[in-house]
Amino acid sequence: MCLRYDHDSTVRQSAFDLWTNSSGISTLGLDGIHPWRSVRLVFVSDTQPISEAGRAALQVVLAHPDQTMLALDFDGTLAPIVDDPALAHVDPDALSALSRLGSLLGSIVVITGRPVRTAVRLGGFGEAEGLRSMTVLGQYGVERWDADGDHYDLPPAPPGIAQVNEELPGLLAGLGLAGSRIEDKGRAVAVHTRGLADPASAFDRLAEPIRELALRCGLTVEPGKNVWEIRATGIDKGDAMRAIVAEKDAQTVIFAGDDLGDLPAFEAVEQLRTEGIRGLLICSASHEEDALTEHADLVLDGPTGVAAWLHQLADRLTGNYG
Ligand SMILES: O=P(O)(O)OC[C@H]1O[C@H](O[C@H]2O[C@H](CO)[C@@H](O)[C@H](O)[C@H]2O)[C@H](O)[C@@H](O)[C@@H]1O
Repeated sequence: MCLRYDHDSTVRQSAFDLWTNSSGISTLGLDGIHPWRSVRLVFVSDTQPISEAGRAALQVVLAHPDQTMLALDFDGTLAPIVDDPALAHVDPDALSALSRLGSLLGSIVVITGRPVRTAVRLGGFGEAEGLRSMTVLGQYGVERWDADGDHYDLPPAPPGIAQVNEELPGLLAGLGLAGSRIEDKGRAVAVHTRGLADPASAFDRLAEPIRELALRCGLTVEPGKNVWEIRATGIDKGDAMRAIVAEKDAQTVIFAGDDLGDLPAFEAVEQLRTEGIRGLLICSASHEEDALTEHADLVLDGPTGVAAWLHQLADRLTGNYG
């Protein structure tokens, strides 16, 4: 097995020994560093689910792909994380895998915090082969695009967003954080600290002022990787997941995500499992966020690992898996 870890802000990679007791509790030792101080551990499993529920779901996917919904987050899962959100793009290998899977699975859905138009454009989903029945749910499920008919559903922005846009530059300047990147998402506003000299401390310093501004404007906050987003209350990726699984009448769902905003979708799939729907939960791992790993049936090495796994799934469904 392979381990990636962040030690003193340097990502390193080592082989390691792992012992798992009969309760499934794992212990590991690393030579040369103290493992529990300023070290973030990222376990990357191989391509087989580590849980019984995940393995069972994969078997059903392989037996009944037409009843399977593949749902994916965008940034950090399909698209590698980059400094400027406007320059993000889907990993070409992931897009080619989705093109192969489009005709093999019941449905393919992207569930993202991005505005839906942005996700469709950055993803190249409109032009990609094999994705004529794809759906993209943007802004945590409020916005929607269906490839079939190239149809967009874009509800109006909530009241309060205009005030946020007006006050935000002054708030950031007052904190000495005018260099933060403001992303206008139409019905939401994101403040990015990636690219600042100390993104983590800027993120922490922004927590309270951003919360206070959101509250005053009748909105809520959504934290992410070096980003605070101010958006409307009332819908999250869990709600979006439940609705789309019901609409597509999916009997099995695969969901891959990487960040805090994906947790409600993970919880929705866990809930759906208790209702008889099979679920396979995939974490696209990074050294920046590990909230999903403990819930995941499969932990893959970021967007590159996700793309490779999607190709492997297509290989297995077409009988090309060695
Ligand atoms: O639900 P997602 O598809 O994961 O979108 C969540 C947020 O992702 C974007 O920000 C993240 O990706 C950026 C580009 O790689 C990166 O610079 C940033 O640090 C990440 O937090 C996006 O810009 C946000 O609007 C999304 O809400």
